[in-house]
Amino acid sequence: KEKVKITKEQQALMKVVVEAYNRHQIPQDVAKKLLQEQYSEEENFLLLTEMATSQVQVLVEFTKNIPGFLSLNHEDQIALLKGSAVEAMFLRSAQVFSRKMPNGHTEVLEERIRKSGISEEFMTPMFNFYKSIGELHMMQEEQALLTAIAILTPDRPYVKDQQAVERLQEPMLDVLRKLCVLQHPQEPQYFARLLGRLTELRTLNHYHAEMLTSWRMNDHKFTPLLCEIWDVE
Ligand SMILES: Cc1ccccc1NC(=O)[C@H](C1CCCCC1)n1c(-c2ccc(Cl)cc2)nc2cc(F)c(F)cc21
Repeated sequence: KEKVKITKEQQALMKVVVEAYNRHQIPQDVAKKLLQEQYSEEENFLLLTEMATSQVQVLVEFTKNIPGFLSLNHEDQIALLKGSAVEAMFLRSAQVFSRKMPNGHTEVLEERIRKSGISEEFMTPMFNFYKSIGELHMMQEEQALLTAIAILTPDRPYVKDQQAVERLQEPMLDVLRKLCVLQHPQEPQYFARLLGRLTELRTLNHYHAEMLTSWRMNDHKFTPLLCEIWDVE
């Protein structure tokens, strides 16, 4: 049984990514807000657009700290950000949802989200994803690396130099694979399950524009940044 060992360079790479991930987190805690009181569908939509707008801003900051990202072709940098922003938002939402909370809080949070204004048809795929992320009990190193791996997906639309992106994504995949073997020795499939979540994330990507335009309210207003990143308006 080969002894899996994380090299010095891999330790350094992980440290950079995890520190950037922790540094660039959403300031106010939306879960706390949602648990404190019930908002109207309009207020929830506004809250979502504010959260998502600040999420894109922190995503850009996080991505700039991924070693090698700024040396990519500039159009490709934009294509990777545009292609991963929605996934990063759902991944972040899933991590917020699956945080350990006092008894009954997760149920209240789920109820508030169910009533927030999103149309019924999207609830099942969205909560299935949140629960499948929760079952993994991911460590923050795994969360940070998985987010970086999602951003560095070579086959996003309009990416020209896919090889250059692969060369950045591969070292992240290598260190994540080793981390999974070391942290979950009794679960050899854990790494594969983590990557499977990225596939599930892409399906949510597919729904997101409709989730927003079908929000139970009229006259959906988006910030200019969201119009850029989301396929709306
Ligand atoms: C948590 C976060 C961080 C950064 C960026 C965005 C968000 N996300 C949000 O603010 C929205 C709120 C927004 C207010 C209404 C209820 C859902 N949100 C969504 C969501 C639902 C549908 C879509 Cl289309 C997108 C997101 N899933 C959530 C799960 C949670 F556990 C949570 F606490 C908030 C969650």
